[in-house]
Amino acid sequence: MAAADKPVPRPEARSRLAGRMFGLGLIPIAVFCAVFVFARAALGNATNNAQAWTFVIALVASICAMFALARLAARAVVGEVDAVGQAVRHVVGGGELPPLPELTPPLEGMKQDVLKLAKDFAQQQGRLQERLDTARQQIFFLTNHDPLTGLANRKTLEERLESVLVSAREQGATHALLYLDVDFFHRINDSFGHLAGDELLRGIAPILKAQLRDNEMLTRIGGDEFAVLLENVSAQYATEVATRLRDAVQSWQFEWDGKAFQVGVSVGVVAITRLTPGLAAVMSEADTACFTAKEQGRNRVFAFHDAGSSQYMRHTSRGWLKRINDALAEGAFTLLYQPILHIDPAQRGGVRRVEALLRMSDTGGELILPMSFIPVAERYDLMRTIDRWVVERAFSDFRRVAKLRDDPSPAEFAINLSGHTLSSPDFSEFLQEKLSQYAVPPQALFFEITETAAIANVERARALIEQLRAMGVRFYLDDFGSGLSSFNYLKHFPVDGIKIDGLFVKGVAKNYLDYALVESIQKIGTSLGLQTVAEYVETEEIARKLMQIGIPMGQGFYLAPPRPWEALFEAT
Ligand SMILES: Nc1nc2c(ncn2[C@@H]2O[C@H](COP(=O)(O)OP(=O)(O)OP(=O)(O)O)[C@@H](O)[C@H]2O)c(=O)[nH]1
Repeated sequence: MAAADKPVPRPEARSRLAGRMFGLGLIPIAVFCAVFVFARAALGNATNNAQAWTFVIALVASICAMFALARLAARAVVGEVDAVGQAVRHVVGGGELPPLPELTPPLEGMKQDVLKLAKDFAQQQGRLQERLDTARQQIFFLTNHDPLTGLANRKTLEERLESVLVSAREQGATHALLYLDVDFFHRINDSFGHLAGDELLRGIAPILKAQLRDNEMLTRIGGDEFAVLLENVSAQYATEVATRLRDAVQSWQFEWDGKAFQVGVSVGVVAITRLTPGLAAVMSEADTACFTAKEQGRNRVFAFHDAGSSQYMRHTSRGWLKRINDALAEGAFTLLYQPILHIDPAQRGGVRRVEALLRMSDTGGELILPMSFIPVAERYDLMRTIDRWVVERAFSDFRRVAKLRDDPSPAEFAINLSGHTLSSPDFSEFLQEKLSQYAVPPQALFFEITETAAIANVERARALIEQLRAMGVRFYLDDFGSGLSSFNYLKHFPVDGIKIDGLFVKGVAKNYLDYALVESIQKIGTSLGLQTVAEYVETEEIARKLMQIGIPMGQGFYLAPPRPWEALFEAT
C-alpha cells in the first residue's frame, strides 16, 4: 500500500476513547478507597503493627496491579477499535480492506458487522457517483446537441462560427456556411402528424452526414433547418458540397406508413472571409441565401457569393419584406376589382360580380403584381395579415357602394384566401366581426382558394370552409386543373364552384388538348352541380370557344380589365 493510501488515525476519536478508558480506570480507584476504609476498620483489630503494615502494603500492591492491568486492557481495546475505524474509513473511501487481526469474540462480531456496512456503503456510493457522472454527461450533451437527431445544435455552431470568424479575420482563412431548409416540411407534419415529421428529420440527418468529411460540422439549428460549417475551403468547394447534399436528399425516399415520399431541400451558401462582419451577419446571409433558393423554386442551391447574387437578394426577399411591412403600415397596398361576367354578350348586363385583386403601389406610381411579393409574405408568415387587410378593405369598399346606391347588396365579390389563413383558427371570428361591422351579407361573398394553398391543411381548411358555407359564404377552387390533383380536391373540399386555370383557357382556341381539357372540366363541374368560371378570357375567339363548351361565366381582359372600385361602381 502506498504511504498516501495508509489510513490516517484520527486524534480526536482516540482521545475520546482514551477518556472513556480512563473513566474505567476510576473504578479501581473507587475500589481502592472502599478497601482503604475497610482496611482501617480491619487494622483496628490487628494484633501487632507489623501484621498491620504487611496487610496494608499487600493491599496497596494488589490495587496498583489491578489498576495497571485495567490501563493495559484499555490500551489494547483502543488500539483494536482504532485499527477497525481506519479500515472502515479506507473502505468507504474506495480502498481495499486491509488485513486486520482477529478480535476477541464479541468485538470480532461487531467488527465484521461494521466492515460489511462499510462495504455496502462504499458500493452504494460508487453507484450514486456513476449515476451522477451519467447525468452530468447527459446535461453536457443536451446543451450542445439536438436531442432529436443527435447532431450538434445551434449553440455549438455559433461557438464554432465565432472562432472561424476570428481565423478569417486574423489569418485571412476562408470558410463557408451552408444553410439547409427542408422543402414543404409542414405538409408531412400536417398530413401525418409530428411523429412523422420527427422521423423525417431523424432520417435526413445521416443522409446529409454521409456526404460530409469528418471535420465538416453538420448541425440542426431549429425546426427543419440544418447547417454545415466548412472550414478552410473555397467558395467553389462549398457550392459543390451544397449540391451534393441537395442531390443526396433528393435521391432519398422518406417512408412512412407504408408509403414513400420524395424530399427536397433548399440550400443557401455563404462564404466567410475577413470581410464578414460577424456572427449575426453570416447567419442572416445564409438564411437569406436559403430563402432565395426557395424563392427560385426550391430543391436548389443558392450561393450568396455568386456574381450578382447579393444584388438579386436585395431586390427580392429582404427588400420585399421591408416593402410589404411598409405597405401594410403606410397604406401602399390597394385593391383593383375585375368583373366576372357572363361570357355570352346577350346575357352580360351590368357588373354583378367582381374579384378583388391585391396590388402594391411603388414609389413611381406603378402597381406591383402579387407574384412579386406573395412568396416573401408566405415565407415570413405575413399572409394572414395581408388577407385580413384585403377582407377589411374589400368590405369597406362594398359598404361605400351599398350606401351610394342605397342597395344592401350591390354586387357579389370574390376574395383570394391563402393557405395560412385557411388554417388560422381565429379567422372565422374575425370574418363574422367584419361582416357585421360593414353590414356585408355573407351571400355576397366568395372566397377563392388554390389547391396548393389548401393542400397543406386539408382537415382544417375543410372545417373552416364548412363553417363559413353554413353562414352563406361561397367557395371556389381557383386555378382548377393546374395541379395534378385538382380532381382529387373536389372530393375533399365542399366548394360551390371552380375557376378553370387560365393556362388552359388561353389555349382553348389554338390547342385541341386544352380545348378537350376545358371541356372535360366543364362536364365534371356540371355533373357535380358546380358553377364554372373561366379565367384569362383575353380574346373574342377564346370567348366563343368557351361559349361553345358551355361555360357560362368568365373573367379576363376581353370581358373587362381590373379597375379601381370607384371607376367600376361609383362613376356609374
Ligand atoms: N415534426 C416536427 N416539426 C417541427 C419541429 N420543429 C418545427 N417543426 C415544424 O416545421 C415546420 C417548418 O415549416 P417551414 O420551414 O416554415 O415551411 P415548410 O413547410 O418547410 O415550407 P418551405 O420551407 O417554405 O419549403 C413548421 O410546420 C413547424 O411546426 C420538430 O421538431 N418536429
